[in-house]
Amino acid sequence: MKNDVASQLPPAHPTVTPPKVGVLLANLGTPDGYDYWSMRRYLGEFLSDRRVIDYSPLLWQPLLQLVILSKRPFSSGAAYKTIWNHEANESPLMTITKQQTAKIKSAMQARYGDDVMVDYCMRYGNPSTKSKVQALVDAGCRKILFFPLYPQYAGATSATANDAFFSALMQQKWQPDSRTVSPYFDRPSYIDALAQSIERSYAGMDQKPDILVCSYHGVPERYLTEGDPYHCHCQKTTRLLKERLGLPDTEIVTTFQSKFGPEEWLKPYTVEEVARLAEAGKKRIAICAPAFSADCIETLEEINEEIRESFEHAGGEHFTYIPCLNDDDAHIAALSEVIEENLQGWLD
Ligand SMILES: C=CC1=C(C)c2cc3[nH]c(cc4nc(cc5[nH]c(cc1n2)c(C)c5CCC(=O)O)C(CCC(=O)O)=C4C)c(C)c3C=C
Ligand SMILES: [Fe+2]
Ligand SMILES: [Fe+2]
Repeated sequence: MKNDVASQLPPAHPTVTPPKVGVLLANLGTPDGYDYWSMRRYLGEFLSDRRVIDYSPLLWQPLLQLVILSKRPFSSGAAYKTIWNHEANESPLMTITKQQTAKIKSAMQARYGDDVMVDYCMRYGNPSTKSKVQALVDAGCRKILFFPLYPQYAGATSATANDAFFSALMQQKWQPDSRTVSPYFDRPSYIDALAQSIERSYAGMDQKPDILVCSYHGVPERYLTEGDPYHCHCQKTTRLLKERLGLPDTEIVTTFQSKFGPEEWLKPYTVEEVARLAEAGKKRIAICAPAFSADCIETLEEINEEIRESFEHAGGEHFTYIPCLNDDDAHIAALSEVIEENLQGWLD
């Protein structure tokens, strides 16, 4: 008579695989294409998120579905077309997220071997958070570390990414253990990676810029008064960067970009501030975007095209856009350090 464990299982018993730990990196999301319907699907999902737009759906949905989504997919699609990675047929955000994942996977494999799986997901569009949580569970992950790739916390980014993760866990019969990663804007390794990228960029110039503009994605001002710490996290990022670079107050400024809708957003607005700087005689500026872990439409198109134009139109002469940290080795090392710290006790 057989007495091994397998023979005692009911016939429909699922296969039990050796437990693994999953690390799921999460970014905002991006359209599958720049055509009208891909853009409409993506923007529709994004702008229906009440963490992003908190108006009553009774008022907001008719305006969104009938007015905004009949126009914006065309203008946003045209902007995406100018930055699209045509070879891979995907947006830069997608390409860079894949590169970051591959490098972090190698770092984790070198540290932990095959016990850790690393993958990425998006909050909006594909690959969805739900599909990637399912894939990790199917591959045997009994513990999942969820890492929203935003250095500064915002309800509209980190919290909604976590919401999607928790919602995916709600659908699991055997829910894996889970942890989420806190914002990392004040970690010395992240600040150092930013500082190194700025120093590298400055070292290649024959004359140092008059000022470094740190341009963060904005949020409505009201979100700050209602308790969202994003503004404070951004201000502290600039202060730490200033201290690390040894810059005087006059050579660095915090600004906010990408205003959407009629409300007041965090100020100063980057597009106006760069024009003011040019008019005030700061003809040579460098601009970086510390809130973005990867270059995307908001940096490659908005900063490097619209905001550059505003500066030059106001008499500015030298505009240098310093790319996001992307898959820079110092960035990957900083993110890996955050992951290792958050995995403590799970793999020892
Ligand atoms: C980095 C942090 C981000 C915050 C904070 C944020 C808040 C926020 N965004 C919108 C509206 C839009 N954002 C759009 C694109 C976009 N936003 C972020 C990041 C943050 N957003 C990224 C990384 C991207 C780029 C995605 C890509 O594929 O490249 C867009 C869509 C683009 C467009 O149509 O122009 C909108 C719209 C709001 C309303 C908001 C806070 C409430
Ligand atoms: Fe945004
Ligand atoms: Fe603040």
